[in-house]
Amino acid sequence: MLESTVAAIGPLDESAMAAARELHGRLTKPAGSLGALEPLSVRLAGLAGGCPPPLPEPAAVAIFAGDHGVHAQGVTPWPQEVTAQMIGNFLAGGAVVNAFARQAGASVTVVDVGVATPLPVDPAATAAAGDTTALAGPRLVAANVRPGTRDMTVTAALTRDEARAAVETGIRIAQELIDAGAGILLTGDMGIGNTTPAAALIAAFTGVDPAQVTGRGTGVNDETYRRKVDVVRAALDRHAPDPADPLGVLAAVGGLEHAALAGLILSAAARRVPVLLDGVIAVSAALAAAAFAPDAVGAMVAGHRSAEPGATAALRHLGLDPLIDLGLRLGEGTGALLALPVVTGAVRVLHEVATFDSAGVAEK
Ligand SMILES: O=C(O)c1ccc[n+]([C@@H]2O[C@H](COP(=O)([O-])O)[C@@H](O)[C@H]2O)c1
Ligand SMILES: Cc1cc2nc[nH]c2cc1C
Repeated sequence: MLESTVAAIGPLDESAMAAARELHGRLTKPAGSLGALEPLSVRLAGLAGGCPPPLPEPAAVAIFAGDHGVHAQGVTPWPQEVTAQMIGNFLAGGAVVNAFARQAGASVTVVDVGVATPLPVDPAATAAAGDTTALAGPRLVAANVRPGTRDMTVTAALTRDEARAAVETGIRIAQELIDAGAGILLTGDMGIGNTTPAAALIAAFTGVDPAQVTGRGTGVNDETYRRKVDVVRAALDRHAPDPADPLGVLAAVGGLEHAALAGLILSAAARRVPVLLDGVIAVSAALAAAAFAPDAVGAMVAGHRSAEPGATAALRHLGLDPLIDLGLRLGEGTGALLALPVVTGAVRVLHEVATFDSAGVAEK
């Protein structure tokens, strides 16, 4: 499934992009006046293979949740149980992501891809694979590959088979959401400790030093921060992951939610549906997706610039400019949801704005 998904990813359609550029030149606005929205809409035309591209509706957020063996190294002050507890909160509609999803009209799908502690939810709330109500959310998909990763400072976080299973879970979730009609996918994540593997992935794929890409996550103190940098460096020294082998990198220093997000991104790119990236966990997964298939970057839209320094290093490596920069560092998909109206606006212009000719407005 991974290989066929990667093989289906191709370049942007140049003639659709030329048509979008030409249309922009005829719309009733000074050329270039919509700034970053113009190249974004051109790229979405190239992704769709036509101009105008479809409006990115309906929107679907997929929140992948997992736990981390490296939690044992004291890289975060939060207990691991918070991952499972927040799943309960997502399903009850009480998290920030739910508030923003209601505002944006987006569905919420929560995927347990590797939570370590028992979920505080009724198993009857668990949707079966292939559920046709994928866009009705919030719903839970049970797809636990293993109860958290292993401690990457001691051994590889995952076997290659486990990493593949998580990637393929992400591929399957994207397929389900797109088959149910989603016009854009938004990345979400939940996992206490997951900014540590995100930093390790970013260092591995970009070659930037761990001290430059490791951040304070949920807000760790100076002592924990120093330990976190040492932990990331120790894991990279131990495994020396090869950035040309993305499955190997994900297995050595990744997380189950990072791997699943890489799969979601690859699957969206293969189906030529845009994927709106959230914060540092999403962009670390995007680096893995780009290592599997460089053309996958064509489907990625960077929703926001996370406060985590690794996010900026990853976005630079991907050549993506974030749409908004508000100092957010929550995850869950919250930054992507806030950016969604910008993406919709960029496309709506190509559908609805009059041309100089049709509106009888004089050109310069
Ligand atoms: O999205 C981000 O950029 C982001 C930045 C900092 C923290 N987070 C969230 O906080 C959790 C991980 O933080 P930590 O300090 O436990 O590694 C995890 O649930 C993430 O979704 C997310
Ligand atoms: C409360 C809480 C909510 C979160 N949402 C995403 N990561 C989180 C981490 C914590 C600790």
